[in-house]
Amino acid sequence: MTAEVFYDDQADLSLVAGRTVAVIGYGSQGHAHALSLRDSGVPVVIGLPEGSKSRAKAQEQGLTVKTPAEAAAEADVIMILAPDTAQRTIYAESIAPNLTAGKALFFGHGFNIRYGLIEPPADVDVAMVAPKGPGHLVRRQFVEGKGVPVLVAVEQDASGSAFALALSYAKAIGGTRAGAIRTTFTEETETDLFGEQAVLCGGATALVQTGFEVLTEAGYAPEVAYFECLHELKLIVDLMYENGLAGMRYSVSDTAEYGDLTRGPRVVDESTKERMRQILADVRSGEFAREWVAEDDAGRPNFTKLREQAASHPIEETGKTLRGMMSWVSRPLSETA
Ligand SMILES: NC(=O)C1=CN([C@@H]2O[C@H](COP(=O)(O)OP(=O)(O)OC[C@H]3O[C@@H](n4cnc5c(N)ncnc54)[C@H](OP(=O)(O)O)[C@@H]3O)[C@@H](O)[C@H]2O)C=CC1
Ligand SMILES: CC[C@](O)(C(C)=O)C(=O)O
Ligand SMILES: [Mg+2]
Ligand SMILES: [Mg+2]
Repeated sequence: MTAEVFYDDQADLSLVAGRTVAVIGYGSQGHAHALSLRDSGVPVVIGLPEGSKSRAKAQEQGLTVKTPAEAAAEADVIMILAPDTAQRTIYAESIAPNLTAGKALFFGHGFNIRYGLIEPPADVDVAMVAPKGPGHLVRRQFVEGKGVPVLVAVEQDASGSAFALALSYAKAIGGTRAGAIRTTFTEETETDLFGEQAVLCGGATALVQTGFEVLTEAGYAPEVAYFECLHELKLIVDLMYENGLAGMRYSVSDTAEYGDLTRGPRVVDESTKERMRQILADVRSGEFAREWVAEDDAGRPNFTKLREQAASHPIEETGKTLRGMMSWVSRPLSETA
């Protein structure tokens, strides 16, 4: 079934511009939403705890910063853009007491609603505006007069106009310039988790790292292995991004294309697909969410260990040296205010 897509001319900016929006959190997504809302004429207040590292940055960028409870009390629309694992506590302590009838609770990802970690009262709108890209790109595109596509969903429509309000918010951050795709909290959450685990983050890094190990263990130079397995991946992904898989195959040599078509399915075969299905099953059953919430509650011991192990893999040392030789690779995405 094809999704419905909405553009600028179908969204009414005045709906959100007539309300105060509290943006809770000022990280990757938070800074992008807050600055673009402000630039679109929407009254914005940032909610951050007293000791937050992000406070100074938001203030330097001319925004009003209050505690999450004060911001939630003042706002008509409350957008939670703090880490997913922190959201249920922020909600219970700072938002719920200030979430009076007629307000709207917004999310940038459906995790806490999909898994029942936050249960808003029936008399508020609950909606999602989730850009399909990192926050720094969302902001950069907005500043350039463009936008990153967004997913828009309504979980609870107390006012009868929750979708129109979500579209209005999407317009204010540039999302309807590129296209706002209507979805549900369930579809967004399950596909987002599956995508980042099996393909985008987990699948891609495992493929890159394993390829690097196979080449270096066979005696090839780590620098050459790095170029082949990591650096050139961007060039190939850019071709896929611009013209699909067929477009990429059109650009590479026939030798590469024959190797791709005959060897690729040996690397990712039916058994890989079966394990991907299991990853999806864990997302859909809530097993992954239970594991991640428990890991976070325990102080993230396994996550910290795995993060350290991954950061000390030889591919990182090789990459650091090689990236230092390539001036064009070092334009940090954080320079987007
Ligand atoms: N990263 C991305 O591009 C994408 C993220 N999303 C979703 O957007 C949401 C935000 O993610 P992301 O932007 O990556 O988050 P980040 O980790 O980049 O930023 C988190 C922000 O929340 C603040 N924060 C931490 N604890 C609290 C608290 N108790 N109360 C208020 N603020 C707090 C942090 O402040 P401090 O500086 O003090 O730590 C920081 O400003 C998530 O739901 C995520 O799934 C969706 C699409 C893409
Ligand atoms: C791919 C990772 C992501 O889902 C994203 C940037 O969309 C995330 O959770 O950060
Ligand atoms: Mg995502
Ligand atoms: Mg995600």
